[in-house]
Amino acid sequence: MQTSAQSIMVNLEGRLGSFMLDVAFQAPMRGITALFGPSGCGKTTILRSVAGLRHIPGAIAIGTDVWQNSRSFRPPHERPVGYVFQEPSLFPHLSVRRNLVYGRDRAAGSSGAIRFDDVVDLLGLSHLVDRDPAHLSGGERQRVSIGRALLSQPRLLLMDEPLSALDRMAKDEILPYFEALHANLSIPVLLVTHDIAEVERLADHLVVLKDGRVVHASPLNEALTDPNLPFGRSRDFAAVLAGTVTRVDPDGLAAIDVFGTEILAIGDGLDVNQTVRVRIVASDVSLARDRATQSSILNLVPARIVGIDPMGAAEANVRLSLATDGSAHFVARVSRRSVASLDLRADDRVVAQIKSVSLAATR
Ligand SMILES: Nc1ncnc2c1ncn2[C@@H]1O[C@H](COP(=O)(O)OP(=O)(O)OP(=O)(O)O)[C@@H](O)[C@H]1O
Repeated sequence: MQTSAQSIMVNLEGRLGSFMLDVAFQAPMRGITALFGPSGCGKTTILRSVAGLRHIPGAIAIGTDVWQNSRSFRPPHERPVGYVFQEPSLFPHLSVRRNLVYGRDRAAGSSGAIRFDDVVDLLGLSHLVDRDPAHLSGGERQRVSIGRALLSQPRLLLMDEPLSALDRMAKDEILPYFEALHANLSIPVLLVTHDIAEVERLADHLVVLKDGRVVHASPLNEALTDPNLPFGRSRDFAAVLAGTVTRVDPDGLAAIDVFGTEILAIGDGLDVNQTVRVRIVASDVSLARDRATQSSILNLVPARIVGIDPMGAAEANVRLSLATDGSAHFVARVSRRSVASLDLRADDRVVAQIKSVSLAATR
């Protein structure tokens, strides 16, 4: 696997006790790449190897910067990574401010492109800086850990299930901060998770792992709608597409450009030109041969059938593409009887009637 200025390259093959890790993937130098898979598939081992905390034979490069290959191995302290663990690890005897600054001091001599005030602002920490970590909620502690990792001026942020120790409410509270980081910082992130909701909300790129191997690696939309992966089989399966707000109308609806198609959604709090994630639940999409002239459904979208996958005896996933180049996939979950009665086939042009869309995340 070649190194490239535009990607993070990981190519590892080795044993850890009885566990065999054999992975090769590239991740973009921007945005969040989720390492996704069941417990024990090797996600943490990959993250620790990237940080240099484990030495599995193989190669790791961040852009053209080689951190490890068959001839060299950079020790952990020479790898500029910020590491955020499942459980926030703050110094209990230091205030939040000093915990944050600890990261900055360790990065002394670096260019300091990530500023203290910006991190405090982005993570909503200004009212907490003089507190002791003992007087923070779990979500607040995790925000401070992220701030400290960022102020160490990393080239890469490694996050190992940073939300898994939080309850649902704390997760919901912290997710917007992740989204703000995503929008405002250009540091690439490798995020370990086994929560598909986190993947939908945060990831740009997905590396799916199983038993120490890479099963799939691609941009998020492609991975979620790949019929060879299990995502599409879940009852509440949703595709996620990136879009840009083009208009917010006085009646509260926003127009979103998704690969050249206009999708309307509730526009609360949206601004023109903002990038959004449009989440389309498969069971909210029905199909018609022609555009209905009278319908309460706002999004009647021309699409092309890419493939039809039976889902049990009664249903099918009809994979659809919005874009003329065949990309931008989403799925309609319909009955097999409807597939037969409309005589739906791959390559057919149809009208997708999208009953509702939600904006999974804004950035
Ligand atoms: N030091 C070690 N010695 C031997 N085996 C190990 C060691 N560390 C991890 N393993 C094994 O390697 C495999 C992968 O572990 P890893 O922690 O990378 O999985 P994971 O996908 O991150 O799992 P989880 O989601 O539960 O954290 C597991 O079978 C684990 O038991």
